[in-house]
Amino acid sequence: MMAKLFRAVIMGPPGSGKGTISERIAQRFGLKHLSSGDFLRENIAANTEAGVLAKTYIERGLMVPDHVMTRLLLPRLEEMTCHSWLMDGFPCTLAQAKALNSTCDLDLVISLNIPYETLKDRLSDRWIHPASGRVYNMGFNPPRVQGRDDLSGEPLIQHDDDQPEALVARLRHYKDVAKPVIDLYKSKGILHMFSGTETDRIWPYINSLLSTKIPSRPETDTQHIPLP
Ligand SMILES: Nc1ncnc2c1ncn2[C@@H]1O[C@H](COP(=O)(O)OP(=O)(O)OP(=O)(O)O)[C@@H](O)[C@H]1O
Ligand SMILES: Nc1nc2c(ncn2[C@@H]2O[C@H](COP(=O)(O)OP(=O)(O)O)[C@@H](O)[C@H]2O)c(=O)[nH]1
Repeated sequence: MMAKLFRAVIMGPPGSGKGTISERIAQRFGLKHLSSGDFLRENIAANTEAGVLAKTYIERGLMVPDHVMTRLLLPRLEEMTCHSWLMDGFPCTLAQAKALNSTCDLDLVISLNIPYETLKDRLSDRWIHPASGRVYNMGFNPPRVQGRDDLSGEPLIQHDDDQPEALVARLRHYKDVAKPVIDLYKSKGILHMFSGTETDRIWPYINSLLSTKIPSRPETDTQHIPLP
């Protein structure tokens, strides 16, 4: 049992390894891995009012407006009064960060800084199981059966906006909206930036940092828990 609740955020451009590293953190330290993308997909699948609205943006490759994101996410975070968590994909704008700030005090923010060429290579090779959000890469973490999700056996897909033509615009957009968020967390003294081209090389540094802040737990307790 953790003595103190721990709240962290992981930021980084598309393909920087947020999902991959979040899973490792969840497994090692027992934080709940909360993902804005998973949460949106759940709402879309459940046909909630916000889910239907969010879908119209996601289908066009657009970000969901801040007020929709905050209305969806903040009440869920407020309910998690007795859980430590790691949030992946939110906040990604200054308005979202300010809204989150009014709900809870973050202990730590991880920001991943990965070169463009690496992002491009990873994303053009990213395969996703749409129903669960599970992510594969044919070189780095391939599925057991090619083209199939490990757990469900269902087909994997690729996103058009993971292809190099769309990536430049996505990365430019990320830089523009993330900069003030990063500056905010820097000014609060909770930002930790990690740079590199391989997740396996960055991971030991993140692991050491978190080990100084939260106790690790046996790996058998692995869990990926979507928001309730
Ligand atoms: N914090 C957010 N604010 C606005 N829209 C969001 C946010 N998080 C997710 N979305 C929307 O949901 C979609 C899916 O999000 P998700 O994080 O799964 O995938 P993604 O865009 O491929 O991100 P990444 O490539 O960084 O993993 C995004 O493309 C965006 O439209
Ligand atoms: N080759 C390679 N692929 C990686 C590495 N780390 C993550 N990936 C893959 O790169 C893609 C993007 O990672 P993901 O965790 O989805 O990043 P996110 O978009 O920031 O959440 C996925 O296909 C991962 O499996 C790495 O160190 N090397």
